[in-house]
Amino acid sequence: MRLVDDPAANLKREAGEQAALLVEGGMVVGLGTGSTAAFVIAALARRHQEGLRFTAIATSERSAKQARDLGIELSDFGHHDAIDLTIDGADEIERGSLNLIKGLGGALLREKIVAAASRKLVIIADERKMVRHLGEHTAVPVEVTPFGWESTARQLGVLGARVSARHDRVGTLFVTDGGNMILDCNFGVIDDPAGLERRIGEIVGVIESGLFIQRASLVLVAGADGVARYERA
Ligand SMILES: O=C[C@H](O)[C@H](O)[C@H](O)COP(=O)(O)O
Repeated sequence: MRLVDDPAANLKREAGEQAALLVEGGMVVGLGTGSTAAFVIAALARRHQEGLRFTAIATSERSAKQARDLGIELSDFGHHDAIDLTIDGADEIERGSLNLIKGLGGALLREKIVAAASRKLVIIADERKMVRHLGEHTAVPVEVTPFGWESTARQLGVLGARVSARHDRVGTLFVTDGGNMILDCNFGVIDDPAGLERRIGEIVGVIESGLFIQRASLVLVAGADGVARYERA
């Protein structure tokens, strides 16, 4: 997305730049995906140019390319057991619990693998992403294997979702970095996100859902009055 098209770009930049200050020399850093995470990568590249040395693991080919082009050294799980700090965006953040919906950019599987391996997950967003209950505005993206996806979609429907297969801009089925598909599952307001994550995960053909339950350690939300911090108890 071009910056001029994004009315929240300045807020995203502010949150991203604050989060980038949390990175310390020698850390293994998880790089998120999306328009907000892109500001973190840009800010980290500037810190790298100023002499900060760290290693990064990216959550998508897109973020890996941005980081590589800006001179950030990339690594992988073959070389590191754990990640010290991951900074990523989100599509919805539930007030209080800090549970998340992620994956509108299609990177949810790698993002969840990286989040699960991270000692600390910092989520950055503009204030429009904060909701009282997950599902208020956003469908839950679910990554599924292409084989038999119609059957997997029907099972997701049985859980109560209106399911639509994601397409890209030219109208062909969206393909993730892992070669899978995304089914966007609209459940409306979600009363029990942890239970729903579990039930979705039990369906054969599902690889991962974009529900991130009890994973965020810290959320930085940029609004008109500055950047607010929310820490998970
Ligand atoms: O798959 C994409 C990711 O989960 C993004 O972090 C999420 O969609 C937020 O993206 P953006 O910062 O562009 O709103």
